[in-house]
Amino acid sequence: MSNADADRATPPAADHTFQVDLRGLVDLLSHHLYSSPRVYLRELLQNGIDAITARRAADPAAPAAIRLTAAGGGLRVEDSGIGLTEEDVHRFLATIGRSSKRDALETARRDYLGQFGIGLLACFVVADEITVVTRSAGTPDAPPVEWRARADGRYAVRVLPADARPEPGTTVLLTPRRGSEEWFAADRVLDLARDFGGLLPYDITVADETGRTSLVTDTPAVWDREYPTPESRHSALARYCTETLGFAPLDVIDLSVPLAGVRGAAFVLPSAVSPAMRGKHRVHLKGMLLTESADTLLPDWAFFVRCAVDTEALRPTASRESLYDDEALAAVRDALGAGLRSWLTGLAAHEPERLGRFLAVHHLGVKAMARHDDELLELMLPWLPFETTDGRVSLDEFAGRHRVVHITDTVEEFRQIAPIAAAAGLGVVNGGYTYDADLVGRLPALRPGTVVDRLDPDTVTAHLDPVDPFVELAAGDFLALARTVLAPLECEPSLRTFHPVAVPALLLDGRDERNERTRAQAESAAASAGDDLWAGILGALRGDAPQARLVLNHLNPLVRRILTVPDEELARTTVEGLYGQALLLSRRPLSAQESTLLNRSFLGLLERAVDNTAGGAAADPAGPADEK
Ligand SMILES: Nc1ncnc2c1ncn2[C@@H]1O[C@H](COP(=O)(O)OP(=O)(O)OP(=O)(O)O)[C@@H](O)[C@H]1O
Repeated sequence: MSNADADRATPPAADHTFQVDLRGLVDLLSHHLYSSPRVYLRELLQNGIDAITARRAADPAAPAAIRLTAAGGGLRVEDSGIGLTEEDVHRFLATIGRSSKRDALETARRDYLGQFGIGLLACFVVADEITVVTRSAGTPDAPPVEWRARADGRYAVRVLPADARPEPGTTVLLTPRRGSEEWFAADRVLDLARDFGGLLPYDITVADETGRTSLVTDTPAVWDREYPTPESRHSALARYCTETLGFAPLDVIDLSVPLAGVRGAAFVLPSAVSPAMRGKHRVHLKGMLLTESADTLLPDWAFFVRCAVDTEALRPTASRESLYDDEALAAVRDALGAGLRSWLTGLAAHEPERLGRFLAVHHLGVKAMARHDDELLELMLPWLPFETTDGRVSLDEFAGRHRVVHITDTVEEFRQIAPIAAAAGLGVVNGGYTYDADLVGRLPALRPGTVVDRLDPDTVTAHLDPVDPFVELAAGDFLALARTVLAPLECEPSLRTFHPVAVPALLLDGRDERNERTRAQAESAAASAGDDLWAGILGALRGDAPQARLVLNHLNPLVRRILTVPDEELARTTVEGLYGQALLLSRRPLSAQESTLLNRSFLGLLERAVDNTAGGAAADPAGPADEK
């Protein structure tokens, strides 16, 4: 069949227009777009502000006020803005998704808060009916118009007599839907209006049933006011933080990105927080509170501050509860990050004590920042604290004393080895804390001549004093026995002298050694489970990592006695006991094999002790009394 035949066979397609189910749309908004019904008030304020902005663009002397009256259970919002003609009402109020602000010139559009043409629908989240009485300022001879819209999508428009509303402007009337009454209580309305509208540019008042009227707007913003001294500015901002953000800040940092019209302050948290926590910042858009929980405003590393800012250039999402993640936001984020950084560098140069107070709480944040910023690290090197064998000192100080900076892999390793390494003259930094190993690794580039080395068993052993050759010879039999006891554990015994004397044995066991042991254990487990393929693969991965070392301390009196134990069985048990005790000191998790060894040695020694006491008591009941 040709196309022409087909055209003849089928009737022409009829054009239709999409229908909108308003109830479905409102349900979507209230459950999926807005986080709370409270936003209805923000949308009303915003429309009032935009209407005044539009009127004043043509007539800068036009009145500029928004009056809210919460009375009789309902709410009236009256603005002295541009108003609407009957035609405008059909075009803008009654057409979802159409906004007069989008039709405006680009330059004027930037002055408006709204843009999407859906804001008014937020009122249907709390009310079944919206009544708007409006009179156009742009067409002065146009009569006032009343628009009544219902949540089911029906609306009615009627033209009112001229004296029904003599002045231009718009009044919106809402009566709460059953269950939404709480959002209309005068106190609630005042709180919401203060929260959303406190920084808006035109006067906003809220009146209650008794006629008591409160001013909502409190401008300029606390960060834009003039103060007689820097101290009074600091205290005013700190007070704002306590009242609005709910904590007394450790410090206050002014923020300003003129290109994006961002002004505000960052407040340093009074206690340390997890670097994984995303900051929750309070962001105003041209004065209107957009969100109290913007988490993309600052770089990730700036988790030690909370901000409050007002911005001109950033874009809101349609819910107007978060920022649109675009290039402008990325640029602002970078600029705010640079601001925080220069605050820090300023402190380092001029106010070291203040920097010290800050770092005492937030060194982790600065370390996170310095990982990707050599210049900052260089600047902060004299200030950032690290845990070392010289105590809590800066890397600068530490590198000044130790040409070779040793670093441990874990906190446990540091705890076990630090006292011994320190006594042996080694300089060790605890590399087990977040960011520390990264930063220490960058030290040679910043302080040429400094060497950074991982602390391995060989280095420690080499720094422990060897024993006299005669002592070594005398202990030969015991050490040979210890070698056979420890061989299955892939550990090699040796005898040294070291401090503290109270430590009988030290288990030196670096990362490579541990990895190799885990591999060997997995290989033997696979082999005994008959999994030849896996055992073969693991076997092929065998490393040539050195063995772990059990270094016995010849200065320790108990070790000296153990070296001369004649009973071979007891000597075996004591080797296992010393290994087990050193293992416990290393504070790492025990394998099944190690737990078995610990149990065996502990019970073996206990048995010996009981046997001795029982044997001694049986042979000579008066013995213990004689010893006293
Ligand atoms: N108080 C008012 N005075 C004058 N015009 C108003 C007022 N409220 C609403 N309008 C008109 O109704 C239109 C639709 O308003 P609505 O709040 O739904 O969207 P918007 O403010 O344009 O955009 P957004 O969805 O981003 O808030 C507006 O563009 C404006 O033309």
